[in-house]
Amino acid sequence: MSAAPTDPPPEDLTPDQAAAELARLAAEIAAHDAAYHQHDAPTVSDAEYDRLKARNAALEARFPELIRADSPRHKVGAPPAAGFAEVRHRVPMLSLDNAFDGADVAEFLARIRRFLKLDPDTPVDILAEPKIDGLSVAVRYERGRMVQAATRGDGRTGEDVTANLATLEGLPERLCTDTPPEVLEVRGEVYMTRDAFLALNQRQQAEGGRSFANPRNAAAGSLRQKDPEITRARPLSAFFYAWGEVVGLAFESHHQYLETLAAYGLPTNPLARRCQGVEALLAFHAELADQRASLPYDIDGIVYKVDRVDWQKRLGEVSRAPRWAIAHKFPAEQARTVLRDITVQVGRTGVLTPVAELAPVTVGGVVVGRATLHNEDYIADKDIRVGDTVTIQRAGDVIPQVLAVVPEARPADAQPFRMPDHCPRCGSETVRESGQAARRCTGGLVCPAQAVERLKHFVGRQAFDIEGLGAKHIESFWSDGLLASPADIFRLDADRLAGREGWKETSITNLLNAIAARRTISLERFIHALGIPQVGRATARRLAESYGSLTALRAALTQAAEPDTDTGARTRAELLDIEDIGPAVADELVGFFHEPNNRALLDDLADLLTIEPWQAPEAADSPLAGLTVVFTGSLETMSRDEAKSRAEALGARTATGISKKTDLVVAGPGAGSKRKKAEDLGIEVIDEAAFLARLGEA
Ligand SMILES: NC(=O)c1ccc[n+]([C@@H]2O[C@H](COP(=O)([O-])OP(=O)(O)OC[C@H]3O[C@@H](n4cnc5c(N)ncnc54)[C@H](O)[C@@H]3O)[C@@H](O)[C@H]2O)c1
Ligand SMILES: [Zn+2]
Repeated sequence: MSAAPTDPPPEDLTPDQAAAELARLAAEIAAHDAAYHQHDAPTVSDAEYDRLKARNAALEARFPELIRADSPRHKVGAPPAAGFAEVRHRVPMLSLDNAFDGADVAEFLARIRRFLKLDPDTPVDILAEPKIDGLSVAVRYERGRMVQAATRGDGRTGEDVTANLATLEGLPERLCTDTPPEVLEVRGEVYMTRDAFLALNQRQQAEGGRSFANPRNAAAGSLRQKDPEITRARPLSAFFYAWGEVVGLAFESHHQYLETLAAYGLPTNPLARRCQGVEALLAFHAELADQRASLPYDIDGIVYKVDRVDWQKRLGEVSRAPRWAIAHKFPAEQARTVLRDITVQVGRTGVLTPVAELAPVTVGGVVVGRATLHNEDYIADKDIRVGDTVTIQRAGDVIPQVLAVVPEARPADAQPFRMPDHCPRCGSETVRESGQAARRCTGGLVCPAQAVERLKHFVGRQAFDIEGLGAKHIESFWSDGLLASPADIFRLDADRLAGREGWKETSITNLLNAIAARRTISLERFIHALGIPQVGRATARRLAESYGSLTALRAALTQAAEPDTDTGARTRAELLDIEDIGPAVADELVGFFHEPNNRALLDDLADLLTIEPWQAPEAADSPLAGLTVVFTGSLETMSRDEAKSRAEALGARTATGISKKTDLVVAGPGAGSKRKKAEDLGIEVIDEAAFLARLGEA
């Protein structure tokens, strides 16, 4: 694996620099592991992830004394996610070392011969199997009956997915044999075929659900469901190729084991082949690389395994991978084509992503017409221009990306690309915060790309808190044109809602009443409801407290938009004086209130609503004034949000964690470690009834 062009060679680093980079890599790789293995939602491509791992390995090779206890080299996967019962693997489930070229494969074979001290005439059978891009599972059969299934987890402890896997088609509940072994834990890979993946994504999109980046994530996300019924509805498949605990079954070679599994009725991969010598392995690798695009499922390489089981045992394992096997990955597939245009997509959070519109080209058997360009810095760094001939890469699974420009092929009139300063979806201004690569549309509340997310936030519990207007209703109202902006919520009437599926007269009346009840709203909630990035409940409260009314807030932020004037500079300084408001938050606020689309909406809302000016809590004579209060455990008579806001209304501050600054803890049933910590620190702990009594005193 090549290092990124910007990585200095390890030899050039001082030990301090190397230690700092190793620490950063450990944290970054652990975060990617969690995203990938626990949440089935990677945030970087596998190629990028592999590059980080390779960089880590290169640094560790140069500075072995700096290898960290939490080094990624020791780790397999990620621990089980919350919500699953845990299964302890009696035989650990390992990962595999990687080979990237013929030299790596030759070295793998040579190492085996050296380790086993084989003389040159002794043949070494290697079983080569496609490396299925899915997730590993262990399925335990006792006396021929399936009793348990688990994911790999961190290799020692996995997640119990017995009920989920029981629904997998083609997985026998009983092994097809009259003489089943006492215990047989078969291991293999659960995957989703490409067709099933495409169909699932289409269905998910139609239903407004989450779509998956690739079949691997779809398989993992589908298997690791808390509700087995959901798994049942997802078409999963499996191939088995390994074993864990085995009692009462003997086999001498890997291929013999696979034959036994097939005879038992377990799915095994028909493409596995026994080979000898590096040439045969590389030929098989090349053959499958050609077939790869036409296989019904994704593979990301070939796994080579020593066939003889006694040799496997002698070879054993090193930290996280066996010595007797290696994964020979396929290179990412690349092609050249012409960049016809750069379009800009707006995501649900308002982030603008430039997209390369390409002259369609086949990459590894798949026609690619678009590729991501990530963000404007990426385009500028590589100086990518419309009309250029570019190299693109498809790493099997992720969205193709533009890697580089072919400079000799640039047309004379090619112009550098500029990100639009207005949103292509709604025309609002776009801004880029200092220190961030992403540019965002500031028209949050009026931008169709963001509308649904923002509307959901707007009616949410911490904002307008409109009961009966849930996420599903928002989506369906929005797609039917009933709601385009938050102001439309207050224009809904019985006529427009009548006749909608699932809406009886009473539910319409209830919804309209709930909306009417919110026509008067506190300034603090109103600001929070606007969903301005980085402006949460606490910041909204501080703004309300500092400016008092919406009119005053708008006036200040309009002035702060002109920092070159005296008044502008002063108002900006005042804004920055408010606790928790730094330059980035100030930019967000100014950008939001500056955007004409947002201003029109605010005018609209001000007409429809009564926005109550800030009322200072009558702090002095309240028993909670000035105290920092933490709620823990469950409350019976009110929600935690309500308890917090009532405490705050009486001049208290609320916090989530216990510290020396905490004055009072309200603990309900189920309060665990926080209660203990509070008691240890000698902080007053009261129950809900006592809390209510204090509210009553106010
Ligand atoms: N994009 C990300 O953020 C991210 C994060 C973590 C991991 N990853 C990717 O996941 C992989 C690393 O994870 P890993 O530890 O599972 O290693 P791995 O996928 O490289 O190899 C080990 C796994 O291969 C699987 N496998 C498939 N077919 C097999 C066969 N025939 N025989 C044996 N094993 C077979 C098994 O599940 C085994 O656990 C890399 O490809 C990495 O790029 C990506
Ligand atoms: Zn927009």
